[in-house]
Amino acid sequence: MTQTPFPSLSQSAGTLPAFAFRNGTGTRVAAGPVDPLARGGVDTLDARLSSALSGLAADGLIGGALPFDRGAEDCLWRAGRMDSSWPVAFGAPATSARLEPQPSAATYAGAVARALERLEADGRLSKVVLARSLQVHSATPISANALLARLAGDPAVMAFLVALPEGGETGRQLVGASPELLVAKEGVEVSSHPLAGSAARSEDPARDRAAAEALAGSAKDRREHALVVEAILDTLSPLCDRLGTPEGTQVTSTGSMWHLGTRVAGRLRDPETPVPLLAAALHPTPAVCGAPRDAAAALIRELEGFERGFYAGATGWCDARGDGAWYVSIRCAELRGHAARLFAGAGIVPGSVPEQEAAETGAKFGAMLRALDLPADALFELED
Ligand SMILES: C=C(O[C@@H]1C=C(C(=O)O)C=C[C@H]1O)C(=O)O
Repeated sequence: MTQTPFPSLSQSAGTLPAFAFRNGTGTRVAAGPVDPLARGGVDTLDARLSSALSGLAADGLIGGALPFDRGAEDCLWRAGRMDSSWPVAFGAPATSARLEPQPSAATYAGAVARALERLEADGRLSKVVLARSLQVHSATPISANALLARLAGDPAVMAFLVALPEGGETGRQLVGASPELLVAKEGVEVSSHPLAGSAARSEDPARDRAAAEALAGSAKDRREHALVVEAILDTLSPLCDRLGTPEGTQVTSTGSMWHLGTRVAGRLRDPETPVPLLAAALHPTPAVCGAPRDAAAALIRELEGFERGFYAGATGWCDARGDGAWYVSIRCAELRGHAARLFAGAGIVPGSVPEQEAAETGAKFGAMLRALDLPADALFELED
């Protein structure tokens, strides 16, 4: 197995931990002796995880990130102990930042139009998720701690940081605030909270409510959403003796977006299955890839024009019992010194409108831009 060097943690931005996660259930930060797991793709995850779990202390934790591409190497850390102190924000995470969309909204809309032609021509392909990125160049090094502290201000998200390999002098980190639970396990109980179908929120209460109502009534968004729920039920049902969607599909929100969401809950037949293996079985869902998976992934490679890396992968943790939670790595950025690369995607189904999908990706950058101390509409002004 090829081993890629991991960053030396003291070198990568001084005080940053190997991983940090905060959601409504608590804060989990890598502490004590921390070492990397051997890296590999999902097909070797079971073996690598078993050996790491066998030596894990009762209060230890395994945490990290799986990339979008199932065959690419993941980045997992084993921490001897878990800390629950969270960074306090001092000052702005970035200063005098310059934004550079890659690609522009217009080029992205062109790719969406091509995807729609393919969806029409190939009756087997029902959904593809296309993403774009936004480079942020800051005059000063971007403070991952300050960014993380701000992202955690939204109670609807799981704020995360994972130290990534190959960071060189400055280190490289995946930092974000995901609203989407891929899978959580506690003993025999398993749950997921897929999202798909989106609308930007508004500061004007009447417009905000109208956007939520339009989303709830949108047949296109409901179709797009149902594909994700079906894929999750199909993957989990052979592993469960009870599985359902007790509350049906609801409109849920973050500080900047409305989404359609469906909570999935079940009882595992084998409670010993460690949660990262459940995440690997589900990933990537049609929320970030499409349906069917392989055809959608091929179209993404053809039309998107950049490497997703750890964006649209999964990030989370697992304790010595194999319990934990993994989220879809969206609403995130890869940080490298003075630069942040933000990512945002949108699900394309027949009926999608290219310009509206481009605007949706713009809105999805909002939470990260605001946390970076940039106005959330900075991109819209640039692309108008
Ligand atoms: C792909 C992203 O988000 C996903 C796509 C959504 C959609 O197309 O409506 C909604 C939530 C996420 O599952 C992203 O934020 O980058």
